[in-house]
Amino acid sequence: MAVIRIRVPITTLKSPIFKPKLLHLNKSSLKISSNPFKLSISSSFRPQKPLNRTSQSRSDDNFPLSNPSLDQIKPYVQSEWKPILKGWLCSVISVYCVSKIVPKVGNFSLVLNKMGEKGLIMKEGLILGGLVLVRLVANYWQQAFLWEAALNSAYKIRVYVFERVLKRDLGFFEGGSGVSAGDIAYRITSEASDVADTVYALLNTIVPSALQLTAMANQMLAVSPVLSLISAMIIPCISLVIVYFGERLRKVSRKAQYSVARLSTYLNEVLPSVFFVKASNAELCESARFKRLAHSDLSEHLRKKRMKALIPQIVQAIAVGVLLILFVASLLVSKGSFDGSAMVSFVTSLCLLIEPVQGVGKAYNELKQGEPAIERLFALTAFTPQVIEKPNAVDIGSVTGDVKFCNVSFRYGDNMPLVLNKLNLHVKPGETVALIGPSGGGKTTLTKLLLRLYDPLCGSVFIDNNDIQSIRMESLRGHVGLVSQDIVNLIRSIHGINVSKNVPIYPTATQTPTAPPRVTSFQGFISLGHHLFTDRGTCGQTRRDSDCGTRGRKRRDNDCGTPGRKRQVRSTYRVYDQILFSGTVAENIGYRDLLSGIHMEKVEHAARTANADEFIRTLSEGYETNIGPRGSILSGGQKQRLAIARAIYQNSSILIMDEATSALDSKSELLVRQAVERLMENHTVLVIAHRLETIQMADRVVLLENGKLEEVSPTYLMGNNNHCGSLITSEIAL
Ligand SMILES: Nc1ncnc2c1ncn2[C@@H]1O[C@H](COP(=O)(O)OP(=O)(O)OP(=O)(O)O)[C@@H](O)[C@H]1O
Repeated sequence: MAVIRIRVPITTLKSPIFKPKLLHLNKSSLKISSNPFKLSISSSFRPQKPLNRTSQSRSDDNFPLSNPSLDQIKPYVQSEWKPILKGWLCSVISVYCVSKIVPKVGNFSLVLNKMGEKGLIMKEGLILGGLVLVRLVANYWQQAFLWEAALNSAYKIRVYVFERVLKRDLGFFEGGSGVSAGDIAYRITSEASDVADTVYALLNTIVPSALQLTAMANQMLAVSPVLSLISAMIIPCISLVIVYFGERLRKVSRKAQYSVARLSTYLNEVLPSVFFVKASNAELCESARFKRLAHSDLSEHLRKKRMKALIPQIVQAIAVGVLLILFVASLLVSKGSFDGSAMVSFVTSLCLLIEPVQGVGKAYNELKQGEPAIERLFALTAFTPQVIEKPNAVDIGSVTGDVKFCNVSFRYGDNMPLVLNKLNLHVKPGETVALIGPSGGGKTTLTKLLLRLYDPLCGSVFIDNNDIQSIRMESLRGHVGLVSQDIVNLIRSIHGINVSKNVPIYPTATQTPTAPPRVTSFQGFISLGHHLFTDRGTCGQTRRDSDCGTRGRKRRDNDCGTPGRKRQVRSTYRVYDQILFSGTVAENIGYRDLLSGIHMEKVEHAARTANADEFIRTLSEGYETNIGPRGSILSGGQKQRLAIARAIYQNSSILIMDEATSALDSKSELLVRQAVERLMENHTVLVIAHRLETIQMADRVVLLENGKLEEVSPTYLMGNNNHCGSLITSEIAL
């Protein structure tokens, strides 16, 4: 059977600026693969008017008229038509002035010879001075407007790309794409700046350079080699100016670099935490924070570019001034024997001709540098989501916290082994269930399915008897709170690499041959290395029964219905290392309400309940203290209490806790333990447990191994010949 694969990038379709009216496929975009049974059509949606006949046929012949990179940025550049138009108008004025200045400068010496006609000299001098001034001002505004257009385009592209990146599935951030968080950050910061340079260079070349080049070509007919020596005399003067303004430019540039660094730091922080951002429905909020930083970067860069535009104008003004002085001086010295007119005309024309020629060369270089940046940036926005919200998905109001996993199977890729295999689990409202199992056993995966960060291969997850696939994602994640361990640990644990000094409870999971886990370091932070991840295709929607094995088989484990036992030991402590962001204490606790407005009373109440209020009040600015990247100014125990306060503030009916592995001193442990106990009250809790005390705290304990769940008893845990035995040993050893 013939396979027809139609791949349609939605980059431009989703553009915030243009809504496509017509979709175009042209012959060149239709590629027939060497496999006769596979027809692959890769097409770009064209957001603008359809091409006219001529350009379309040229494009069909692979005529390099349309550049795919430029097509992608075109809508954003076109949306800046106002500053572009203003910039080009200024360039017309500038070139008009220059075409008048050059002959006037040449003729001025003749006028000066008529010493008796002071009025004429004055008039010609004023006209010339006026033209020069208008030219300088027009030139400055031309560049300022064009930079404004270029930087605004880059800003819009950045915001669009970032919003699209936040919408990508979790799998993309977990190494499935081969794109690390650092790479994403670099593309959105540095490479978007390259795009701005490219846009500016092109805008500045299309009209201004072309106009000036044409005008100056006419003025260069009379060239005198002798006068070249005189032009060399202005170099020291210009050098002094360049040194002075260069220093100022350096300061402005440094500020601009800092703003890029801030942006990059933010991205490096938020992208690895996207698990938590998604779980907290915080995409909009993060988008707003990003916009603020990106806008500050826009302002700093605009200042820098304006300064860069100003320097050449001042240099030119000095050059003209020095030449005039030289001209007058040589006239006085030679008493009329020197042809000053030729000198001035030559140098002026030369200076003004060099400029556009340089511009064309620079524009070409910028374009060549910018093309890969544009491609890489927009590559981030082209994807087909695997986890799709149904159009008829509903919001659920309050929930009791009844959670069921029914016959759930899951694997990360088509060629990968099942992580969960026909798994059943019923957590009753208010119950605490501890999940234990070997590293890589699938505990974290189970919680990802509950948050719908992935869809199961088959089977279903229910909350209060509602299939979570029929619930709007924002509503679902509003009811499921995540108290996760630190993201660096989380990423490592996903790959079965234990980083903790005290929790080698289970042997590291045997790695699958198709997915060799690897952790690489890139520019100072941990990212996932090349992790072979194959697309699950339509698995989330069209379930493959063959993968689910014996569908009618008797259910194991709890059969989605085993009643929970009464709560056990409460007098134990847990440690939870948390994901915190740069920002104030209040912003971190009220994270879920950052956009709609934080309720300070609720924040303080949550902090008091989590035993955090006391230490917060000792901070320099109390709840308004900035806690630094990842809460760097706080101790481990303070971070944990802050994160527990955040979970209390969120007040979700269902809590997922991923126990962290760091140890605390006994006083901190006591405070954290109390906070966790309060947090667990009246919540359905699914806790990924690494320690015996956590297990003792739970109503029930389930062992997840080889994709299967099995309920275990404390007696089983105390046994010597199983994994849990090593847990006890490990705890006692501590
Ligand atoms: N994004 C991913 N892509 C591919 N494989 C993955 C991904 N995330 C996890 N895995 C694999 O799935 C399996 C289960 O991982 P999971 O993180 O759920 O285990 P875990 O029980 O939580 O481990 P730990 O106790 O170490 O945190 C592991 O073999 C892991 O390598």
